Amino acid sequence: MAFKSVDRTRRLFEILATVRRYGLGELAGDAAPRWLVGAKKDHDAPVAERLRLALEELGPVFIKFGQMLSTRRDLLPPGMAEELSRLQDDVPPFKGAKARELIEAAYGHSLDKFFAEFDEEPMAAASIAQVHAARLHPQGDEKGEQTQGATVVVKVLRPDVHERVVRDVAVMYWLAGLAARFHPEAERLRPVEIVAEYDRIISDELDLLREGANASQLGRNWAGSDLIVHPTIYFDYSTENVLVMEHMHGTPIDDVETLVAAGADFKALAERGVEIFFKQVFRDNFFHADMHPGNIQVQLDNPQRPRYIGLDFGIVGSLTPQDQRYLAENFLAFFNQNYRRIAELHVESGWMPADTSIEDFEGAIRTVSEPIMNKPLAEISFGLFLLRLFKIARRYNYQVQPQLVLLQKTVLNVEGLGRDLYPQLDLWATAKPILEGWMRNRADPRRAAERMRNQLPEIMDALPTLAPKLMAYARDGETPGSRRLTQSLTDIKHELTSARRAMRWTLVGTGLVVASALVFVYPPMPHWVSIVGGVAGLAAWIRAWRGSARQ
Ligand SMILES: Nc1ncnc2c1ncn2[C@@H]1O[C@H](COP(=O)(O)OP(=O)(O)OP(=O)(O)O)[C@@H](O)[C@H]1O
Repeated sequence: MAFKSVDRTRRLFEILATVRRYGLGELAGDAAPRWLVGAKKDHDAPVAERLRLALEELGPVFIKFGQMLSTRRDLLPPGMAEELSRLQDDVPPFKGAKARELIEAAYGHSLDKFFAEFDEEPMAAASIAQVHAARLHPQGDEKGEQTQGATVVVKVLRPDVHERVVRDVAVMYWLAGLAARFHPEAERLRPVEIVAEYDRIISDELDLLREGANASQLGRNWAGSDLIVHPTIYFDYSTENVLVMEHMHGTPIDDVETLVAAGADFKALAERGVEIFFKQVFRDNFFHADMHPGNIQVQLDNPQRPRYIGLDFGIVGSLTPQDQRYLAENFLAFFNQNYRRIAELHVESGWMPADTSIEDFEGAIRTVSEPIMNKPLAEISFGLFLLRLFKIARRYNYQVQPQLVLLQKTVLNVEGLGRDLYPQLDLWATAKPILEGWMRNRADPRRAAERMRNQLPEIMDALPTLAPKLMAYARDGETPGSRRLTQSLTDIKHELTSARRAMRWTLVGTGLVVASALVFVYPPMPHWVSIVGGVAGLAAWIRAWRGSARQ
């Protein structure tokens, strides 16, 4: 424990020293003294570039953080996102012997027990993990004959990566906490939330079994498709630190030369990419959210119908049914340039407060959408539309859920990849039938019945407690709770009426007694008048007393 805090404190000093060396004080506003964080005056390069260099120097956890930040254009000053997207994680590989040692520690057995061959030279090395080629032992087939073992890749987490992530993220939380208290723009930037989002993403990436499960889910969703294939996961050989999967053989999507030489149809390639993405989001509600070129390969057996290979399943997304509908309706309304519909949708569905001015909101949406729509089809960007829509929605107090932000970033990536392949790509032509099909499906009574059927177990569970309530309601037109409330209100009403009546009789009685006493003392009137008055006053008092005693 003590060791951990010494380690974190040392890391904090390292970070502060780097921040100071690159003169990043200006990013802290007035939140930190210049002597601590360094000033701009000693540097010629723009602050965005100095930030990128500092993050690269701080290592993989900070590099990945910067890469994530680069997709938050809504938070960053102009030019910063471009600079951060240049962040490179050129992490040197670790030794093959070390990988062997880590795998054996994870299995608790010698590596040879599981693999017939293991290539100690890594195929690829990244910030979190390293990938090695291997071959499993031959399995006997049904006739008992030995076949060659399957070729696989083994992904191994870097040594100490857990500890490094935990340490660096702890320091990030600490710095974000300070920024949240003292940075002049803390409310807009929400530093602690940004770190929390990163923490979620990177923690997920540290569990390779989770990645394996994502891959097998995607494999199932796309079984038999000629659009995309996914590697089979060997769960019996996989642990949290080691993932073993089928070795896929394809051409990296950014190896344009090979794609051209093989005669790949680039239009089909781009359109199929968009189709896969929209089907993942709307048909399956399970999308690959780390779509960078390194994770995408292509099989060119039929170059006119190129088939994708999906790799690296550390980051996936899925939306709530409400967010899914939000997205579909907004895309459709955006492409029909029906900005009023977008504004109405936000209020009708409760995403925005009911008192939001539809006219104002519609105007704001028009302002951000028209410049995007006024471009040739090949330049219209869904991702940019979403980015800007979320920005104004936040201004109107709509809390955009992190999964929607993840989706918006993925849309930008998919569009970018598609247009790199085929610049005239008309995204809408591919997306529209998928969206419309999805909307039709939702409205289909058979689908509604199916959704009901899926919810049947929960309904059946709730039925025993729900049934008596419903029957009471049907019988009395009210629930037991509301009946109790109605009864109490009626009682209170009675009590108030009786109290008012008693008060009236008390006043009358008092008036009569006082008047009788006066008549008795100043006798222009005969005594019998004051005696009658006194008796009447007493009678009124008795009446008031009996009325209040009855309650
Ligand atoms: N099943 C596979 N078959 C063939 N090659 C693979 C397979 N899995 C991974 N690779 C190769 O290894 C590289 C790194 O794998 P992966 O992207 O999963 O690692 P990573 O640590 O998440 O990397 P990054 O953080 O850069 O995305 C891939 O770009 C690909 O070239």
